[in-house]
Formats: sequence, structure tokens, C-alpha cells
Amino acid sequence: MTDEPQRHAVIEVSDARVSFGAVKALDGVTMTIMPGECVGLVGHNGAGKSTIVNVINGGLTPHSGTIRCSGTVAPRYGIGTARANGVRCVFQELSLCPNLTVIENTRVMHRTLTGWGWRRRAAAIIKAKLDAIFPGHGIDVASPVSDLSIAERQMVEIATAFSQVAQPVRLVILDEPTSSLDASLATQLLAYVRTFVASGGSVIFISHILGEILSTSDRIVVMKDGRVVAERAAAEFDEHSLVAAMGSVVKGRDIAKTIKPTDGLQPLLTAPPRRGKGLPFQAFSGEIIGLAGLGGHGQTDALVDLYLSRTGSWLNGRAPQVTFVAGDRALNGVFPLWSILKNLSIAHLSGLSRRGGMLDDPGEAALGQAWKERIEIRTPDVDNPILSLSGGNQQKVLFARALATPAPAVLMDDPMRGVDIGTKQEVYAILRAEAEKGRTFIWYSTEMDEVCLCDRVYVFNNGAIVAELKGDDVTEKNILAASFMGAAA
Ligand SMILES: Nc1ncnc2c1ncn2[C@@H]1O[C@H](COP(=O)(O)OP(=O)(O)OP(=O)(O)O)[C@@H](O)[C@H]1O
Repeated sequence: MTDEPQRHAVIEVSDARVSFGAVKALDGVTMTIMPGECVGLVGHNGAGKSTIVNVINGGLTPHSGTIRCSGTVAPRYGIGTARANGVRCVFQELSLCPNLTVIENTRVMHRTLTGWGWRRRAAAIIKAKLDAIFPGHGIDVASPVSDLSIAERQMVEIATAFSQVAQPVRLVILDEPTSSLDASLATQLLAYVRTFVASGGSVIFISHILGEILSTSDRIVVMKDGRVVAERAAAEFDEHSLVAAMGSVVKGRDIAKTIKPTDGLQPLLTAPPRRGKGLPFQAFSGEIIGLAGLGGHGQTDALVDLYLSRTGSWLNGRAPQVTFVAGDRALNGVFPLWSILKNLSIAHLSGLSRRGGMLDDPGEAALGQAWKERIEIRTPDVDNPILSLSGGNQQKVLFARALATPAPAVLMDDPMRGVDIGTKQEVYAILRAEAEKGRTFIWYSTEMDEVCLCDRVYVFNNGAIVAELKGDDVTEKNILAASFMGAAA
């Protein structure tokens, strides 16, 4: 006999099954989370990760299966039971109320923050947690959430989930928490996750950035088509074996960059130095241009200004000059009440309205089918509602929407957010092939690997372009040097 107390799992889900119509989102999933461990959860878009997370969070009751909390079966497990057991979730689609301040949102999440002086207490709690996770964050907790960037909103959500008010926080589920964070913020978060786990807390960490999963998790669970297909200690995986377990193959990332001679050529897009500082912007036909630098330093504003400078005229005619993949899917991307097909074809209606102004229905259906196959939008039918898709698959639709237009310039605001590694590789190949045909891509990405795929990179700092890197000079080291020093690398 041993004196050691028996360690119960924080949560134990056994044989959970969930179906949405004909789609088996969970097809008998068993998952156990022990105290003091970080479990990495990976899988292709639509594999069932968010669904199992919703079951553990109590937001979704499985059609069959059991859930145990600390070793005891919870027959009517729901959001209340989950919270009472210290389960918190940071969702992929951010859930803050935009018209309320950060302090008020903290109160919404923590209902026990009531009575005299709740504002002061809520402000202290959220500020302390932001300081602990993201030192130097610069977020004013009295600001309305609508004034915050998407990265700042993600930081607030994360800090709220880790904040302890009434019950202890035992399990935090992070569903793609770094998708809007730049590399330095992501590093801060991952370091905090390790501290939390070392103090006995548990984390379920979902990400498509496999390096993060490998470096932060103790154990990795791989899902495919609603099932767990592999589960091992993180140390037993490397990137290749992880991708293979997900059912994809790692393709070479080093797609040859092209430095095209531009002397004497007319640029396709130009912009003067931003705020009268730094370097001007130029884009030539057939280039893939990256916008880099720490998040929130003016890259999205630059894209929006470029877009508006080419779309302000009512007399644009049928051929758009630029198209845009919006960064905040829920806010600016998806039409939530429309089908997948209507969401995809909306930017290309001019090309699909040949019959006396009427929509060419067969043409639209063919367009939807072609893109569904080309980037594997996982749905039985493109006439299904867009919200029936997993987050990554919604993102693929937004990407297809832009590429389906004939616009010679495509502006992309972190377009691969939440897209799985297999699809990303397909998309990189599509970008390169389209660029070779003369299309220009202006690509803001929070992922360094993606920025390094670009032919030319503009590094932003404090709203201005502070460096331009070309070809082989586009390296992580040079980009970071320029981002932090604000001077040409
Ligand atoms: N409300 C819903 N209605 C219909 N189908 C749904 C709904 N929610 C999820 N699904 C389907 O269930 C499956 C699993 O989706 P889930 O969101 O769990 O995937 P995921 O692994 O989280 O994907 P991603 O990496 O893109 O976030 C998908 O095929 C999805 O289309």
C-alpha cells in the first residue's frame, strides 16, 4: 500500500458521440486530463477539436458518453458544473461584449464580482492577470472592448479565463489562443502556460502551429474525423510524425523566392510614407509582399488604406482592382445567415451575372464546387449555412472568396488564422502559382514562417515602415531586429 493520495483526473470524457445531421463531429472520443499537465490537441480543420472542447466546457451535451469530474460521474454536466469544477475556456471566436469595457467584461465572466466596489476589484483582478501573462501589454482596462485590436481582445479573453475570483481555476482550455498574437506575445503566453501547469493547473491547448504544441505540451492528442487517432507524450512526436498522424504530409517550405527586376516598371500599388515617416510602399505585378513587425503596429491599417484607395469609385465597373481577406472573421468576414456558397461567391457577382444582370446559378454552383475541392472545404453541401463549418473551414471560404475574383492585387490580413497545416501548404502553392501568373499578394501574417515565404517584406514599427527586406534577407533574425529596433536591418 502507498500513502500517496489517489490522483483523480480533472475531467474524464468517455466514448463521447456528437452528430450534426449526417456529420459525426465526435465518433466515440475518450479523453482524460490530469492535474498539472498541458495536453496539446491537434487535427485537421473539422476534426472535432472545438466540439470536444464544447463538451468539456459544458456548452454541448454529447448524444452519448459519460463525463467524470475528479473521479465522479456528472450525470447532468453543463456549463454550471464545468465552472464549478474550475473549467474555463477561451474560444476560437472571441466572445467579449464589444460595447462594454474590459472591466465590465470581467464582471460578465465572473458573476460573483458583485457588491460595493466591484469595479475596482474587477479592474485589479484583470490588470494583475494581464500583467502576469503579457508584461508590458499596454491595455487600458477602462477602455471599451470595441477600441481594442483583435490581439488585445484575445489577450483580455485569455487573462479573464486564468483569473481566479470565486472557485480555483483547474483547467483552462485554449482554442487557438495565439492565432491573433504576434510571436513575442505568443512566447509570453506559452511561458505562462508552463508556469500555470507547474503550479498544478491543467491546460488543453489547441493550435495549428505545431512548433507551439510540441514545445508547450506534456502530452499530445491527435484527432481525425471525429476520433482520437494518436495519443503520446509530446517528447515522442516531432513535426513530421505529428503531421503524419493528422493524415497530411510535410511538404518542403522553401518555395523559391523570386526577386523580379522592377527598374523602369510601373508599380501596381503605391502608398506614401505612413504618417509622413519611414519608407514608402510599392508593389509590382507578380510579387508576394509580406507585412511584418510586432502585431498592431499599423499593418492592418496599411492594408485597409490600400484597399480604400482602389475601391472608392462607384465607376469601378466589373473588374475589381483589389480584393481583401479580412482579419477578424466574425466581425468583417462572414455573413452569418448566408450559405457557404453565397459567402464564397459574393465578391465575384459581377463575373457571375452574365444573363442580363441575373445571377448565373450553374456558374455559381460550379465555382463553389471547384473551390470546395481545391482547398478541401469540409462540408457535405456548399448550400449549408456558413456557421455549420468549423472555424478553419470558414476561414478557407473567405480565402476562396478573394481568390475567386479576377482582382490583380489580393490584400490579406492574417488570412491563415486557424487553417490546418495541410491546407496551408496547398494555399502557399496556390499563392506562388498565381503570383507567377502576375497576381500580386500583400500579406500580413502573425506567423514568422509565413512572412519568410514572401519575396519582399516591409517591417512596420509604430505605424510606419521602418525596413524593407528582399529575397534571402527575409529571415526571422532580420525581421525581429527591424521590428524591435525600428531601424533598417
Ligand atoms: N453547429 C454545427 N452545425 C453543423 N455542423 C457542425 C456544427 N458545429 C460543428 N459542425 C461540424 O462538426 C465537425 C467538427 O467541427 P469542429 O468545429 O469541432 O472542428 P475543429 O477540429 O475544431 O476544426 P477547426 O480546426 O477548423 O477549428 C465539422 O465537420 C463541422 O462542420
